[in-house]
Amino acid sequence: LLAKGQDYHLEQVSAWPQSSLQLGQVSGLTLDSDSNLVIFHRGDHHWGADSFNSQARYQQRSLGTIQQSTILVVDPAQGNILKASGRDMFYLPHGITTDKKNNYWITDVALHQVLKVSSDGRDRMLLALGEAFIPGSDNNHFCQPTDVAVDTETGNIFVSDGYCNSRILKFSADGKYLSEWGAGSSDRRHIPFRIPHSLVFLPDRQEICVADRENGRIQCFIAETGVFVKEIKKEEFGGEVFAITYSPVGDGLIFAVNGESPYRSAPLRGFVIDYSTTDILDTFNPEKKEFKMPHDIVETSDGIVFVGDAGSKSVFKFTTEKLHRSV
Ligand SMILES: O=C(N[C@@H](O)C(=O)O)c1ccccc1
Repeated sequence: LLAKGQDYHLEQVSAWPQSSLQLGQVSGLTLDSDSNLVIFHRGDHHWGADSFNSQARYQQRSLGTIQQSTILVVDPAQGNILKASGRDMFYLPHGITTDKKNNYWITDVALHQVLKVSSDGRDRMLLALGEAFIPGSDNNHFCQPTDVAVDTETGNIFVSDGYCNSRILKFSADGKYLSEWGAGSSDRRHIPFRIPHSLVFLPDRQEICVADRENGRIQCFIAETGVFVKEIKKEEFGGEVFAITYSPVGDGLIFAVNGESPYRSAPLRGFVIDYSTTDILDTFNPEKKEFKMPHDIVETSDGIVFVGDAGSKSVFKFTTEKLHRSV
């Protein structure tokens, strides 16, 4: 367990992956029930300035679906591909999460949908929320939804919606709309979300935390009620928080990555934050290649951290082990 104030130090495992994964823009990472790393990427599709019109309608349907395998199950140790699926299904992948039955919960910002897909390699569509290509803000539409978190106690799912909405919605495991909420509803939390971009469920606290990207802050809520619990906002973030994940180790650790802000020049890096004290215990970044657009982050049960980068089309691996450098 982490003693109070004990320092935490992550270093890149620069020899990972052993061979190139031929990735497109990496948008999402998750872990499967075998603790393998699952990478969700965009193959030869790109989210650029002209991908959407001013009504948030996807402009590149003529490109068709991505023909590469967008879902890669990869061995965390060496980085070789164990399973590849997700071909001919998506337009602009964004978030990916697994539930207790090892199904994939996926968001596609071009489809404006949340899709539940089987992980048996057959890519069976088990549930679709939202209307394909039709953005909206009622109970049956999303606008560029960004991520899904699964409440492992109740099976309920939470959706961060999205680039062109400012809310978190809660659904039952079979897709029934239950509730939604915006940013915390009292005093300084009146500021609405500005791109709720990444979600994580805290199993030991039954809370949902969101990376409120353009507000450069993390906010946490009671999963059951949506009642605001706390906010973590640090100068060191530099104004943008892109993704978060959580480990129940000790009093709980939040791992986060920040992003380029047009207004502030803060170095792109990862953060290890003590959930209780909100102290930053460590920051980390790759040794040789720099982060370009760190876009998602996961932590394995043995303390390995992976960061998916949509800008450099790569995944970086970090470990707390003192690497035994070859002398
Ligand atoms: O944020 C953007 N993209 C990333 O988050 C992503 O690629 O998911 C973006 C926004 C406007 C135009 C082009 C890209």
